[in-house]
Amino acid sequence: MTTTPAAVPGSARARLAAARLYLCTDARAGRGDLADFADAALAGGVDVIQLRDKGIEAAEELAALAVLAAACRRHGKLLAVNDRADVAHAAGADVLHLGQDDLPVTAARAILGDDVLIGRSCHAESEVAAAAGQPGVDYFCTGPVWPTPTKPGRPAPGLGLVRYAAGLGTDRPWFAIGGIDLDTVHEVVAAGARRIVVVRAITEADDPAAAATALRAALG
Ligand SMILES: Cc1ncc(COP(=O)(O)OP(=O)(O)O)c(N)n1
Ligand SMILES: Cc1nc(C(=O)O)sc1CCOP(=O)(O)O
Ligand SMILES: [Mg+2]
Repeated sequence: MTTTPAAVPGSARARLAAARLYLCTDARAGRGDLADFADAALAGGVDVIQLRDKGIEAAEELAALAVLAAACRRHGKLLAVNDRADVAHAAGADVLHLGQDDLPVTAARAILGDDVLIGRSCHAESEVAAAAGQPGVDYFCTGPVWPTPTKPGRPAPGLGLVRYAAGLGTDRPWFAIGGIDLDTVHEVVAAGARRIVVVRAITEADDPAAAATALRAALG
């Protein structure tokens, strides 16, 4: 059975354990410089950056990941790939994020080995319970907390799922996601989340560094 290796200081798993603020971004085609954006978000306090650009061609995805990888190295932070284990391997990413309909964790582990971290999306208590105990899963996410245009059509389990995850008392890192911004972050913190994932709250901010700093501060 594949198990999840323990974190050693300075390792990607140790950095994940310390992570509080996780950003998903697209490649920002036509919306300014990706490297500048990533540097600002990371300087502001983002711990993990995932490239999530659903329609992107593989060559363009690898090019954007190279830009994000360089920024993450400059700041000592983690680079995540969405959905595709082959792209995560090719990009030398630290993290692969898998949804319920994506590759099974065992299949991704067969491609990536034990050193790449794997995360899992959860939308129901049964999925949270499974992800919290599944070997090979390094972190999970609960959401959407609120309906969000970034993931249209996804029903929102809301703060109840955040409270459920918090009540498990698991050592496995987990993040709340969906509709979280400076106005709502206090509610997920009050529900028991210590870590969050955001998209629009930073990608659409006039000042991504300031937005990241304010979100990080709100996490306490
Ligand atoms: C960190 C993080 N959490 C959740 C998701 C959503 O994953 P999924 O349900 O597979 O949906 P898509 O993002 O693939 O549309 C994520 N990507 N990252
Ligand atoms: C990509 C994604 N996954 C979700 C899940 O619940 O798994 S919610 C979501 C979008 C979050 O975007 P925003 O911060 O802009 O609301
Ligand atoms: Mg997915």
